[in-house]
Amino acid sequence: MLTVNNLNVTLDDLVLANDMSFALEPGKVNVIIGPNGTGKSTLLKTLFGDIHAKSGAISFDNETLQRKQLSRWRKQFGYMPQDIRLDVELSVLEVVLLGQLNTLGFRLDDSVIEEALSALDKIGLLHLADRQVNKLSGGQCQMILFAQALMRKPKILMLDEPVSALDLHFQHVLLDHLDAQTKEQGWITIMVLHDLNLAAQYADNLLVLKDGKLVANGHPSDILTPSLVKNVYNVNADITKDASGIPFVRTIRNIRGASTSKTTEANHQPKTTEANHQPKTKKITSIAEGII
Ligand SMILES: Nc1ncnc2c1ncn2[C@@H]1O[C@H](COP(=O)(O)OP(=O)(O)OP(=O)(O)O)[C@@H](O)[C@H]1O
Repeated sequence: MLTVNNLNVTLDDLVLANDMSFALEPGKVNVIIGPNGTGKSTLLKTLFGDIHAKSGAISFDNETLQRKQLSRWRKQFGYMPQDIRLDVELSVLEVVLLGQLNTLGFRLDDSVIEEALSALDKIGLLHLADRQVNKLSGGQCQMILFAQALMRKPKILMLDEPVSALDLHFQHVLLDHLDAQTKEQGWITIMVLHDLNLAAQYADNLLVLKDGKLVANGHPSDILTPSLVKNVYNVNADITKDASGIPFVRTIRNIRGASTSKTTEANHQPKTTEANHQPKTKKITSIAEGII
């Protein structure tokens, strides 16, 4: 079990985690959703120990995250960050093998190479094994980094927008594989997604963030409602459920010039996070007004 208790994270003057508490179970896919700039990546980086919390505790199986034991803490993680550029002169196979960096020796075991090739095969990319990664497309790089994260055999696997560059086919290849492996291996999987319908289909548990606060936490069919979507994104939505109870979100566009547009803009100012930047904006506006 990964537990987060009363977590507070502040960067510069932005409050990115505000008294956040939750517990994540093994064998479950946890999906984090929320508006841009609300602190989703920051939360992953804090769990990984890259960003230090102002207060609160993060624990996994009786071990608590501490600055002086970071390398031991991180060995439990597989982490696929948002940045998918692979600007190195390595082959696809070599990049996937780097997932096992902790265990690699001077001589590579055939079994490790077999494992890396099999990881590529399972996601349909074996034919790329010898290609240079700096010549791949963005989507191909994203899939290769996914194969690398799996090679680590993590206890906790974190993925930051892992399907952002993928076509429909590979979105489902990655997420189906992730779901199956999470359940088979008993991993705690945590991923950030922006697509609410993918989140609804794949999340065993959905964590909804807004302005550094956890505003909802539970199974998508229990918590994904039109009022939640309106509250978090300021977007109107119809939500229906399929035969197995999975919610389907259909967003509704604003009609240009409709009376809601002013309210929409006003409501879309995040209160706790970006609100801290408002004085500078106001200052610039008043300088501009003075010039005009
Ligand atoms: N190291 C840092 N120092 C100061 N501010 C930071 C730092 N890292 C991130 N921020 C700011 O914190 C806020 C939240 O960033 P974060 O990347 O966590 O958002 P996010 O919810 O993942 O957004 P997105 O959906 O756009 O990827 C942003 O305003 C960002 O500029």
